[in-house]
Amino acid sequence: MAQNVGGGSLLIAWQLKDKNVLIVGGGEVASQRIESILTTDAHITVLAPANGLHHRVKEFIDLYPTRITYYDRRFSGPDELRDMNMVLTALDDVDRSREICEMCGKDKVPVNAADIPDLCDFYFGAQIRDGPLQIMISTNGNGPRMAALMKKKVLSALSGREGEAIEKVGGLRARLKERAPGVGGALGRKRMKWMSEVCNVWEVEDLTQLDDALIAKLLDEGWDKDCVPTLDQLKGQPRPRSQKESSESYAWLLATGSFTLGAICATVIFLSRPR
Ligand SMILES: C[C@@]1(CC(=O)O)C2=NC(=C\c3[nH]c(c(CCC(=O)O)c3CC(=O)O)Cc3[nH]c(c(CC(=O)O)c3CCC(=O)O)/C=C3\N/C(=C\2)[C@@H](CCC(=O)O)[C@]3(C)CC(=O)O)/[C@H]1CCC(=O)O
Ligand SMILES: NC(=O)c1ccc[n+]([C@@H]2O[C@H](COP(=O)([O-])OP(=O)(O)OC[C@H]3O[C@@H](n4cnc5c(N)ncnc54)[C@H](O)[C@@H]3O)[C@@H](O)[C@H]2O)c1
Repeated sequence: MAQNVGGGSLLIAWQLKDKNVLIVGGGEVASQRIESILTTDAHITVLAPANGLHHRVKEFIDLYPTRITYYDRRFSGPDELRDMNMVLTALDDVDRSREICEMCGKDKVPVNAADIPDLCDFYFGAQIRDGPLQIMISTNGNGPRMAALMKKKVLSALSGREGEAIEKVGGLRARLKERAPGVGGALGRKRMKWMSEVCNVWEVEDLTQLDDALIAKLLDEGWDKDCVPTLDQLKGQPRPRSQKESSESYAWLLATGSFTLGAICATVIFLSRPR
């Protein structure tokens, strides 16, 4: 059991596809919020006077007219919250932000007020995105700049190929579920064990090579035969020997060599003995 229970927040991958997100404000922070929400395939409504629009907000509105509905006006009142699944305020007006958050509280609509932690139902974090790979770094309100710096550290540990590898793993999992369908039970356990083993054994770079043909081969030669072949084995190439294996076979050679030499000497001695 963890020693320090509590004091954190829930890190979740919130599914917003086809949901309605209201962004109030059109400055730099609003532009960052729009960018984050666009990745989720939600429908975005932006409320902000045209004369204060950041150039990136304008660009997003022009580029994605079917995804973003823009109104050139200020937030007018509780009616704006109707049908909203999430509200984000990014205003240069703390009092108005507070009022909007109170309205959201009454209507039970989750709300984030940029840089006003006590008004937020949830915080944003520093993000790393590479296809389906999503990493969020949060300091839970303690030091946003530190979150941005930690992001650099995490980025330096990644090769940049993980997103593609994970996409291919997603394809393999889907094909495996077609071949061995059903939820839970013994088959489910076997499927999970086999998938975990593939991810454990295959390098990220190898996983990126999983095209349709290779996936079919891996399922035929691996899943169907209850084993996990390596990429080299699937391609019919002898696996390059590890250092450990090389030194093991060297020791074996030495042992059999000495044995043979010993046997020859014994034979010579036996044959040359005086009769
Ligand atoms: C991570 C990131 C995501 C994003 O906004 O998308 C984010 N802030 C970022 C940058 C940043 N913000 C600020 C600085 C100046 C340096 C500094 O203060 O450290 C820098 C640094 C910079 O610009 O590099 C000022 C600031 N921020 C908050 C306050 C109010 C307060 O603390 O009271 C003040 C004014 C403090 C004051 O007046 O002194 C509050 C919040 N900012 C959060 C998120 C949430 C907590 C996240 C967490 O703890 O992890 C939270 C609680 C609410 C929210 O906004 O959701 C993004 C980096 C993304 C990236 O670069 O990748
Ligand atoms: N930009 C940053 O990097 C940064 C960093 C730290 C903190 N902040 C804080 O985050 C908040 C937003 O920052 P910003 O840079 O995006 O501000 P900004 O001044 O560039 O933009 C504010 C936007 O809110 C709009 N607005 C004001 N009242 C409104 C209303 N009632 N209805 C609709 N729209 C309204 C303005 O027209 C403008 O588009 C501010 O409180 C700021 O202090 C920003």
